[in-house]
Amino acid sequence: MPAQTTSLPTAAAPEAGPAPRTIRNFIGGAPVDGVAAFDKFDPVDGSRIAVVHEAGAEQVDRAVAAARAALDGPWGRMSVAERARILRRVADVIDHRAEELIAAEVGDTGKPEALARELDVARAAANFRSFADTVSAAGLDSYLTELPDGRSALNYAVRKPLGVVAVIVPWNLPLLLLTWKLAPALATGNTVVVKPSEETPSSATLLAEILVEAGVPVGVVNVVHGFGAGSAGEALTRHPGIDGVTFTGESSTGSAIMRAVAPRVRPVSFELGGKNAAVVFADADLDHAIAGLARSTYLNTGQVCLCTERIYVERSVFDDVAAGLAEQSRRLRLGRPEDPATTTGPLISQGHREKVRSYFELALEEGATLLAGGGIPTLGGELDGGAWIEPTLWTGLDNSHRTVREEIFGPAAALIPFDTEEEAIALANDTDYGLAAVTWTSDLARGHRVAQRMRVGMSWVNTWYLRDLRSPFGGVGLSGIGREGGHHSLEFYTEPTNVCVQL
Ligand SMILES: O=C(O)C(=O)/C=C/C=C/O
Repeated sequence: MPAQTTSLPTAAAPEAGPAPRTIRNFIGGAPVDGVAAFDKFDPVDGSRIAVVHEAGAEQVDRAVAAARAALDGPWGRMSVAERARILRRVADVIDHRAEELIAAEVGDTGKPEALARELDVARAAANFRSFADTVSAAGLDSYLTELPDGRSALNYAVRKPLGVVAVIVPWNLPLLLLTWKLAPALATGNTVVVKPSEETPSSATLLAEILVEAGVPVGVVNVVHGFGAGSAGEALTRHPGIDGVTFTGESSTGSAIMRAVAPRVRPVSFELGGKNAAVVFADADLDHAIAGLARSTYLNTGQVCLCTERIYVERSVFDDVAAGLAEQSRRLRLGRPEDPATTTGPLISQGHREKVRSYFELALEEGATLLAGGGIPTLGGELDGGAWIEPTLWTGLDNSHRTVREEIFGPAAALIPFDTEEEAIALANDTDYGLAAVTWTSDLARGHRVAQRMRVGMSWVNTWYLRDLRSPFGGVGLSGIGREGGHHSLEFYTEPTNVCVQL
């Protein structure tokens, strides 16, 4: 069911289950009504769980003004040590209020509670602690300059906040990705206006309250809800008061944001789509590789930008890997988030399910052989109103097919055989994207060699989505611009001024 944009919410019509919550914008430390409202549906059963206030140009303008005022206030003059202390307190409050954040994330996405606990909310606290450390340890770029003519000088660069930053985040890992951007932005003294996805308004709104509770001055973080084009997202990226945009999401939206900021030549940091490859060599520990492939293909119902959608397997072990992975996909348990037996939740919405299902049809039209899944499951009861889809695998496709070239962003992958290392690398790099790759082999010299030749930002060997928050994270080609993580984030969120003093 598409989100309904209606006039401002009145008393909700009587309906089964608890009355929908109302979610407002958060500007200058206070809840603010929008110009319209849209419905948020539970992906588990299709029930309406919230009515969300859509920010119009006026609310976006107020949010940018609040952020600018905060930048010119105590926050802009605060020491690094004080900001790092506040970030650490944010992490502590996140830990303390973890159950509320888990409930918010699970309510909006339908993901298993264990996943929200172990990944989304755990990483939110870790992100704040990591950037409190990074900003505290950051030194200055400085040189003692000695010229041939005998003059000497001291060169040093001070880093100042970029300013008011637009933070636009997606619906797949809402809190993880919001805090991955918010932590370094705040660590470096910026103020922000956040536009969460219309599919996942809850955790961002709760986080805004947590930040104030932890001591972040009001106005430093503002949250406006709505859609992209023609809504809050476009109003925000076009706003003359925005000094930069950080965005994670679809590549086509990244292009639209670049066009929006182009007239004012504002910097962008983009982590975009992917069509990520895994390469399995015959000498790999196949049990380990198959388990790893199941995780990289199906984690978060395949709704992670790093998920594998292309699996290249050395021909001599192709049938073993195909059979093993098909068995792993059949073992997945689709079900309610609170059920400990559940491994896999629904897709985020009926609309997204239609997109993923259209690729299931396309794959068969392109000549695929279905190895597992391929349809809409019947789970019974209220769950049949949810956005459920079967974990799926295909063989019989190749790099010429759209199913193998276009991002599906669901629990589905194509298995394709190869014969030589050179061929495997060429197949993996034959894409317009370039985000992540995984190489499975017991020959570590080959692991390093192949991983380095992958045209991606992140190249894993014998593991997937193992993260060091200090390492560079991002992609090439349609997968994005810039890197996040450690000092890479500090470089985006600050502007250096180099001072040269003759001695
Ligand atoms: O793990 C991270 O730091 C991260 O940014 C993950 C991004 C996933 C996008 O879908």
